Amino acid sequence: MLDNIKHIILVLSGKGGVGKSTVSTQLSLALREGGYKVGLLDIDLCGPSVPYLLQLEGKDVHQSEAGWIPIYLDKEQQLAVMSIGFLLNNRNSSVVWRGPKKTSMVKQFLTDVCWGDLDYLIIDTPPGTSDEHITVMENLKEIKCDGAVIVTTPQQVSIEDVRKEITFCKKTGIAIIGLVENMSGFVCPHCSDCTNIFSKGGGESLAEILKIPLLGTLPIDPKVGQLLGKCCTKEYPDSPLSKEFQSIVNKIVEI
Ligand SMILES: Nc1ncnc2c1ncn2[C@@H]1O[C@H](COP(=O)(O)OP(=O)(O)OP(=O)(O)O)[C@@H](O)[C@H]1O
Repeated sequence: MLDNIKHIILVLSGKGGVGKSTVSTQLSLALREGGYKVGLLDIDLCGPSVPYLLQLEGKDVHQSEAGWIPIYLDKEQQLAVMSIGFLLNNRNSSVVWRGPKKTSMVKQFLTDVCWGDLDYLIIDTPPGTSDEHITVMENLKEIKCDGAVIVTTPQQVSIEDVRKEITFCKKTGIAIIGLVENMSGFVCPHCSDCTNIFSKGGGESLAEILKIPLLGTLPIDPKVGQLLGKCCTKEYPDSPLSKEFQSIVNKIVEI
């Protein structure tokens, strides 16, 4: 039930732990702050962290005759969330969802959720490009998808990692919206100065080499781990992270 969704955006990464779910949730929250009606679909089978990041752990997903009813973050129902984590928690076992069962579950997530009218659906995907993920992503090309945002970090700003993602997108017919380099410097909690702990400019040169847009570079900010359901651009509008994040959101909205 993706018929009444204006824009569908995938969030991808070559590896886990680079901030893909953080970018997915913050993008969803920032779009909601911008007045859009948003859905966030978490199909990260390896570690669905969206329920935790939005403080929705333990919520029960209900099934109606029309399909699954997403969990709403707010009473205005501006942000709808569906995560494989809701089901894994309910069943208290990830083992039953291995292999083909997981794949068919993801297929159902793509077709059987009652999203209603949405301006944006953000899909937080599993990290990497393993066979299972390719199967999952191939199903996505059937839907009208705007493209993928690829999240990376300076440590792994290795051309090969992101190149694999790009090849993967091309293979599955998914356009690339651009690259987000996350954790690309440290913002001091006391003076808000940003120190480049790792190499600087990696994301920029990578985007140039691979001929994809660089959407922005997000610094490490200790406040990120405490956001849990709160939107960084609303909570800390003046922080370097929020300013950069807002600029990324603006670029995504413009496409
Ligand atoms: N810019 C940032 N500054 C500080 N901490 C961050 C930043 N981005 C992400 N983190 C933290 O890094 C950790 C990993 O982030 P996240 O869960 O979003 O990564 P992921 O790529 O989705 O990982 P996985 O694929 O394993 O779920 C989290 O604890 C998150 O709070």
